[in-house]
Amino acid sequence: MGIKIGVLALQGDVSEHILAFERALLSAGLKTADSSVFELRNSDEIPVCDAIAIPGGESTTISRLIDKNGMRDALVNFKGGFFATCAGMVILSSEADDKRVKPLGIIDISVDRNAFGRQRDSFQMPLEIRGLSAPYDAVFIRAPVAVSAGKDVFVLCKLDSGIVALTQGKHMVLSFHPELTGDTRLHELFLKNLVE
Ligand SMILES: NC(=O)CC[C@H](N)C(=O)O
Repeated sequence: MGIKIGVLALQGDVSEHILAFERALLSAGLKTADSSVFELRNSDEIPVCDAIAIPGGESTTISRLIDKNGMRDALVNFKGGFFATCAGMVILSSEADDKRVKPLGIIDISVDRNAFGRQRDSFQMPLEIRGLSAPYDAVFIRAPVAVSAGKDVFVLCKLDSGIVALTQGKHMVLSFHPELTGDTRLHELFLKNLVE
C-alpha cells in the first residue's frame, strides 16, 4: 500500500505542504501509483492516513477549527506520524502560553508561541540539524519554540531561545517552514523514519 499523507486543511499554508510532500515522496523513492497527499478536512479520513501534516498558520484559529470540525478525538487517537511546522508545533504541544490555544497534547513539550515574533517577525538562517549532513536554510515566520521537553523528545536543533526542531517517535516538529524553501531533506527524513 502506498503512503497516504493528509495535510490538515483548516487554515495555513496547505498547498505548499502538499507540493513539498509530493516532491519528497519522489526523492525518497516512496512515490507509488497508490501513494497520495491530500487535503484533510474530515475526521473520517484520519484513520486512512499514514501521516498527517499540520501546517503553519495561526494556532489559535487552527485550534478553534479542530473543535468546530469535530476532529480533536480522531487526531489525538491517530496512530501514524505527525509532521508539524510552526503553528503545528503549538497545536501538537502539551502546553502553550496562550489560553486561546487548546493543544492536542501529543508531543511532550511546552511552547512559547511567538518566541521570536516580539523581536523579529521573520528571518532566515542556516541551522545545523542532527541527521542532516549540511546546514539547512530555515525560514522562521513569527515562530514558536519549545521551552521545555520531556524525555521522549529527541532534539534535532536548539537555539538560545529554545528547541526549533525535534522528533518524538515517528513525529517530527519544526518551528520553521521547510515547505517554503524547496529543500525537502527534512520531509524525506520524516518519511524514512515513518516507513522504517
Ligand atoms: N508562521 C506561523 O505558523 C506562526 C505561528 C504563530 N506563532 C502561532 O502561534 O500561531
